[in-house]
Amino acid sequence: MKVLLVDDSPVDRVISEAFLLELGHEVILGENGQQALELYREHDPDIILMDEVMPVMRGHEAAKAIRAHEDNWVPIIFLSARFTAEDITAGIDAGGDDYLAKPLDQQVLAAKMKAMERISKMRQRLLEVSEALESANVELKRLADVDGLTGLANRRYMDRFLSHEVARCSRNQEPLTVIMCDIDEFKRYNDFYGHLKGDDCIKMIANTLMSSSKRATDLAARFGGEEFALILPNTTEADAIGLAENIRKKVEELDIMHEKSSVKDCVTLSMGIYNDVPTKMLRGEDYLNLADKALYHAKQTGRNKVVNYSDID
Ligand SMILES: Nc1nc2c(ncn2[C@@H]2O[C@H](COP(=O)(O)OP(=O)(O)OP(=O)(O)O)[C@@H](O)[C@H]2O)c(=O)[nH]1
Repeated sequence: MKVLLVDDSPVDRVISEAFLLELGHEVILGENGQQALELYREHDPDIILMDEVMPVMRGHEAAKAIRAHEDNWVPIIFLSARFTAEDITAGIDAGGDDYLAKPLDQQVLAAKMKAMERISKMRQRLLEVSEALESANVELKRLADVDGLTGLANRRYMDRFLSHEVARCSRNQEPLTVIMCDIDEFKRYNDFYGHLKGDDCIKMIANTLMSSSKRATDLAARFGGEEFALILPNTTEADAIGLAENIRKKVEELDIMHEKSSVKDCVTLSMGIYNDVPTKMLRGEDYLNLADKALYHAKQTGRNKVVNYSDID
């Protein structure tokens, strides 16, 4: 272990250092509490052996300062020629972990070092486990919001995002757009090419949606099955129509063969748009319903098209 040994007595320092070196430890030497603080920060030792009565700064004070400013726990053992029950209590209260009587007995020192090393290793293990748990929790939280097949936001996350954006755009009096998208005649695609090819197709469309909505504030989500939703805060109707039209073309250009489609010989997308500045009467659910109405209209009037709700007669 890397040991910080702090003692104002040169003789005691030499004796303790010799013992520690013989036990195979690396030793950093300090002469008072102030140096203990500086050397602790500089060398990050595994354990501190510190005399209590020292000039400049006493051992208890140094221990208190170390405990107050450092998150990282390191065992502190006080060295003292004479200690009472009160001394021990004060030392432990100051942040120390144990006492060793001076002159040091090498065998006792070796035993205490072993015990502290054991505790230190257990603590390290605990820290590693809690770090692993923390990152597993972050990953779980992320997975809870993501659709497994496409990597887009899932419905659960989208609902939360939408209600948050409705409130925000309402406060700022900004327009909010919802675009509902649905793959055309996808049942026929699945039936003809099989479910696995169907999944691949869904993934390709998802990638197109993700790469087309470029603003950091936009959200592309899998609404369910072969249906997707785009939530575009602070976006005008004209911009939303432009973006939807761009996505529709890009999907055509993917040129995913769909022999059974009545629309075209490749996979196509129908889209419905609803755009408005939210009011107290207009909730996230209303945006979804109205965009879905526009999507239904696109389906009814030939598919592979973008329909804006306000253009429906
Ligand atoms: N491969 C695959 N298929 C899915 C998934 N989710 C939904 N589907 C299929 O998508 C198809 C949707 O069919 P419909 O709702 O009838 O719509 P459609 O055939 O696309 O017809 P229109 O929407 O009217 O153009 C069904 O066959 C579902 O089984 C999925 O995760 N993977």
